[in-house]
Amino acid sequence: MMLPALTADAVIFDLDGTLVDTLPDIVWCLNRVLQDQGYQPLPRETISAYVGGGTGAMLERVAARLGIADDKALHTHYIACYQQHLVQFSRPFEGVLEMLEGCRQLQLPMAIVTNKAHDMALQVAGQLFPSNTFEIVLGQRRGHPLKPQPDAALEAARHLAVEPSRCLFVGDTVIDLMTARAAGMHAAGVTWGYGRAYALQAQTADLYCDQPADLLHAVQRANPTCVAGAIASPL
Ligand SMILES: O=C(O)COP(=O)(O)O
Repeated sequence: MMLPALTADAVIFDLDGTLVDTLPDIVWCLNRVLQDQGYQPLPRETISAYVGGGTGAMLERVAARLGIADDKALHTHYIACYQQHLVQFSRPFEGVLEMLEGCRQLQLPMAIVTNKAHDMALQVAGQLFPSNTFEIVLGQRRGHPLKPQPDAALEAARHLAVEPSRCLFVGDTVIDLMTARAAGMHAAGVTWGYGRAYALQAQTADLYCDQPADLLHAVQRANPTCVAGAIASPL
């Protein structure tokens, strides 16, 4: 299938489920803490559906599911564990590093906007991607609204000095597509992450990608004169 060309002067990526498969570390820590507190571990698929709205939202849903009335201890112990195991198993999804390198060769400035805690997002990105890949990484910060509010996406666009309407926002969940729309940006939904494809498709996106190369080909086609020799030619 020929994907549409996407004219974008900058690309803003979600982190968990889009660039990095963080689920193995999230599942490992959450289930370890649950078991320490006397609860049954949760299946990976259940936890996967809780990622994307930030750690607080995930733990609220876990507590509701397991009937934990006071989730303070769960929160404290989970954060303590996850801080120590941020990139124990987490790795970029297959093809992501090549896609980022392709975008870099197209001279597209890139940013990350995630609902992960800001310091954790910086650490994950810093450890898994070459330095200077992203102009800015914005995670959850006190006093700043989370996605799907557009504030962080708009802040990233300002930092990149690109009009929101010329930015492409790429994410794996409905929250990301709603963020793109609220920020007035192009939206690309990726189906290799934690969002359900049918839910993504119920949202308005300019593009749906089944693999990172799809995204690169779409932006390459919109910038044909910039395509460097090292990048695979578009489909
Ligand atoms: O929910 C999280 O912790 C992270 O979410 P995001 O990287 O998909 O925004």
